[in-house]
Amino acid sequence: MDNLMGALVKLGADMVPKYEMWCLCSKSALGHKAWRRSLFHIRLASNKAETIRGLTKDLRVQDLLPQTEKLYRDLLQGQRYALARCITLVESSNRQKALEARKLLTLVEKHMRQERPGDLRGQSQGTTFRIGLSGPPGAGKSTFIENFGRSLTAEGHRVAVLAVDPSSGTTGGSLLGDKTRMPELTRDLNAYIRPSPNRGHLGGVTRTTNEAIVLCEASGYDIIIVETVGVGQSEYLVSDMVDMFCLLIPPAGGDELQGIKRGIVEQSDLIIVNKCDGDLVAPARRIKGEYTSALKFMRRKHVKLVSSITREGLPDVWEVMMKFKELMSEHDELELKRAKQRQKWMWNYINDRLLEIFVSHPAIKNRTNHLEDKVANFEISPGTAADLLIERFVQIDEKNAKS
Ligand SMILES: Nc1nc2c(ncn2[C@@H]2O[C@H](COP(=O)(O)OP(=O)(O)OP(=O)(O)O)[C@@H](O)[C@H]2O)c(=O)[nH]1
Repeated sequence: MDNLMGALVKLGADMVPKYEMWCLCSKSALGHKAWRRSLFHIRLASNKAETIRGLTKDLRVQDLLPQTEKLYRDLLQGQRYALARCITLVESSNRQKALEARKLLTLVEKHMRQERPGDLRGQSQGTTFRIGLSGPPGAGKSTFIENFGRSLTAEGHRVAVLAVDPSSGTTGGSLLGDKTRMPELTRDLNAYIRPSPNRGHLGGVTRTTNEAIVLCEASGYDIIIVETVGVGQSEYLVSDMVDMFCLLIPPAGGDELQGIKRGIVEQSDLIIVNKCDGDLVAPARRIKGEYTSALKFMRRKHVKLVSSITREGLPDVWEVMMKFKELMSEHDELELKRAKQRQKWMWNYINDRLLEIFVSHPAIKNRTNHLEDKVANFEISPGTAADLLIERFVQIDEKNAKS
C-alpha cells in the first residue's frame, strides 16, 4: 500500500482525482483503516502536486479559482479594486490563500515577461521606476509624497504608494500608510495608496510589500513609492526592493537626526533636505552642506533642498531621479540590480520560512522555553543552546526521511 501511495505522490495533481475515485470505490476492498490512510496520503499528494504545479511555467490562468481569475484579469486592466484585493490575497497567511496568491503572482510575472519584459527587469527607459523613501517621523514624508506624487500624476504618470511600517507588527499601532495623511493624492484617480498592513512581523510585512510592487506594476502604475520610517531595520529591507533609495530629513541637526544610522545615509542614493522655506532656509542649507561634504567621495550620491509645502525643489528631485534611472539603464545596471534583489529575496524567504518551520516544530517548541531559561540563568551558552536545538531538529528530520 505504501509503495502505491509513494507512486501516487510522484504522479501529480492530474492523476490524483482518478486515484481518489479508485480509492473511494475500493473502500470495501481495502478495509476502513487502510482506506482512510490512503485517502490521507492522496490528499497529501494532491497538495504537494498543487504546490509544485503552482511554481511551474505551465501554469494557466484557468488553474486559478474563478474569483481569482477575474481579479487577475481586472488587475491587468488597471482596476483599483482588483489591485487592492490582489494585495490582500498576497498578504494573507491562510495556507490555501497563500497558495492561490503564489499562483497569481506566477501568472502576473509570466504576463509581464511576455508583454512588458522591461517593466520586470527595469531594462529600458519608459519602464517602471521604484523609489524608496525613508525618514524620521515628522520629516515631512507624507507632505512630500502628497505634493511630489501629484506633480507626477499631473505629468501623466500613475503613482502607487506602499508603506512598510516597522511598528505595526510589534505594537499593533501604525506610523505609516494612513490614507488621511495624503488626502489629495488619495482622491487622485491616477494614484493608488496602500495603507500599511497591520499584521505579521517585519519580514512578513516587507515580503508582501515586495510582491505588492509587482502587482502595482502589472496594474499599470509606473512609479512605485515605498515609504518607511527610518527608525529600524525596515529601511535596509526597503533599499533591497527599490531602484533608488531616498532619505528625507528635516533641517535639524543633533538629536532629531540621531535616529538615522550612518549606514542608511551611505545606502541612500539621494538625500532630500525638506522644509527649506521661511526661517528654515538657512539651517536647511547648512545641513545640505554637511551631507554633501560627507558624501563627496561616494559615487552617484546627491543632496537636494526642497520645500514640500511650497513645492520648491520638487522638479529638481524628479530630474535627479530620472538622470539616475537613465544612467542605470544605459549600463544595464538597473536590470542587474533588480536581478540581484530577486536573488536576495529568495534567501530572505528561505530564512523566514525555515525559521517558521523550526520554531513551530513540536519537538523544538517543547524545548525552547527550557533552554531559553538556562541561557538566561547563565547555565548554558547561547551558542550551545542553539546547537542543541538545531541538532534535535536535524535528527528528527533524518528519522522522518528514513521512515
Ligand atoms: N515648513 C515646512 N513644514 C513642513 C514641510 N513638509 C512637512 N512639513 C510639516 O511637518 C510636519 C510633519 O509632516 P508630515 O508630512 O506629517 O511628516 P511625516 O514624515 O509623514 O511624519 P510621520 O507621519 O510622523 O512619519 C507637518 O506639520 C507638516 O506640515 C515643508 O516643506 N515645510
